[in-house]
Amino acid sequence: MATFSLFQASLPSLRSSNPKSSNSLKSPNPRTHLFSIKCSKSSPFPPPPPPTPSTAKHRRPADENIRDEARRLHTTHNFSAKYVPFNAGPHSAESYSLDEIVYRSRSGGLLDVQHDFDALKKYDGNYWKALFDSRVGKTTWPYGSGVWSKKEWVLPEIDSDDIVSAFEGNSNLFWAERFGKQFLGMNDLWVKHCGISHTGSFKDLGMTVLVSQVNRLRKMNKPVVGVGCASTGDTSAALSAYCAAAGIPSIVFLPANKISIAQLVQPIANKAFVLSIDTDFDGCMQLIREVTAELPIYLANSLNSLRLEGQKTAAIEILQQFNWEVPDWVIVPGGNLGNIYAFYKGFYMCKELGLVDRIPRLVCAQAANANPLYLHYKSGWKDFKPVKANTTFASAIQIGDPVSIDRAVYALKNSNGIVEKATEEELMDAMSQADSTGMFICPHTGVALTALIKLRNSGIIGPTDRTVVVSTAHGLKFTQSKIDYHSNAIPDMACRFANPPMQVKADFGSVMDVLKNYLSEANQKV
Ligand SMILES: Cc1ncc(COP(=O)(O)O)c(C=O)c1O
Ligand SMILES: N[C@@H](CCOP(=O)(O)O)C(=O)O
Repeated sequence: MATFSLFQASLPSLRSSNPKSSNSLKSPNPRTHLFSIKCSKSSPFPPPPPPTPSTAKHRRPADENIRDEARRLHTTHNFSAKYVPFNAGPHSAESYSLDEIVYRSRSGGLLDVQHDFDALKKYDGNYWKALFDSRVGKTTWPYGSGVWSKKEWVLPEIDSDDIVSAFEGNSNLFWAERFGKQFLGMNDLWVKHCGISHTGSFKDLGMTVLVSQVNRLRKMNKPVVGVGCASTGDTSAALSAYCAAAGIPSIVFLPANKISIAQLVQPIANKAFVLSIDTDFDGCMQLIREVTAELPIYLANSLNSLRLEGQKTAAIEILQQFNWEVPDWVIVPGGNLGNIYAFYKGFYMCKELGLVDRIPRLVCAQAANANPLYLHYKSGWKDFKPVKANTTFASAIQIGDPVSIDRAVYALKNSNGIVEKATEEELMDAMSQADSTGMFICPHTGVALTALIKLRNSGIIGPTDRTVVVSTAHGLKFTQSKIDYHSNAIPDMACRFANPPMQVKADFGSVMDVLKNYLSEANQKV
């Protein structure tokens, strides 16, 4: 039998459920609500859902595009949002307009985008569900986006004309039937494929919001000459794509030789100014913070709370995809730790605004080689200590000093959450097992699946618990890790599920021999 040798030929050497009133969308004036598309400037009403098929408008005029159409159908409402210090008490008076360029509170703490809940609460949960549901899968600008279909809860005051969107979101919630059954004895396991997206990661959800706001600020002649980020590869890809679409200069700081080739080529192709810096992600983050304090470059990392407004829509989307039923568990891989809070906030808003009656338990999963949150959790949330992050196949979460640590702790404490960790072998095995059932996931999703396997094995997650694992990036961005694994080329790793190709001579007899062997072995396994 021929043996496998490292893919050598083909690879480069680079590496109205219970409505307040049934059947009625609670509005001070239901007639205005249902039949009027154009609201007056002073109207207190949010934009109504698009017309039902019977009243559907005709195709827009041939010389009008979808952005023009949105301009013509412009609606007004009185929803608003502002920056406030994160987790400030009810007596804090500090706040900032979203049109200000500010990333930190006066005391140096994190900020949060606070929505006017009193205004949003004028409409009941059924109203919001119907509105959001009515927008799914359409091409109406900007609501065809999974993020902007929740515009009133994201950036309510931005003009649709200023929005920079690739119709991101609305990602597949995949029923992991075979993985759940075969490896975990579970029947209600789901993978939210946030990485099957415009630039191949969940970062698109936040970046459409941030770049749209920058677009608005530039139109207001605010001093923003470009947008910058530090990145482990996905934030930079999303930033450069959205900036390129809007014609805004982007600048990305990348830790040299620490991100995948597929990730590196993304900002290069999108004409970003790419700095490859001889440090790790935490070093790049420190530098971009210093630089954005000096130059009129807008900071695009999740330290900027605008990003999380977009990312939180993935949580709302999960509820929507379950017909507004709440899953028991949601497992999210964590690095800089903005996303775990974004999920919490999305679920929290749905509960607070009456769309659902509870929130799921959250699990944040970290690579054992970069696990400051895990250590903090295990210490009983005593003093937080950043760590020096070691190399991990889950390279996008190789972060030792996460900027959103306080947000993550808050999210986990308020969702009865858990933190888990995955060794390199565990995360690579989990990724390979998932791939063997038809997925093609990234190593970070392998980290989240490892957390699931551990919690399932310990009985904390039950066999019938409805569980969602958040897949954060596309597997195609991380093919080198899969190649190494399936080549059995990783030192000190058994690579138990490796499936190397078989080298075979180009003659009928040899091919028949290996096939017969394979088929008899495969049949024995069935
Ligand atoms: C693919 C991927 N998964 C997970 C994460 C973790 O997200 P967060 O930094 O918001 O914790 C990141 C970025 O850090 C990422 O790029
Ligand atoms: N994984 C991230 C790390 C930076 O996270 P951010 O959410 O703060 O931008 C990346 O892809 O760069």
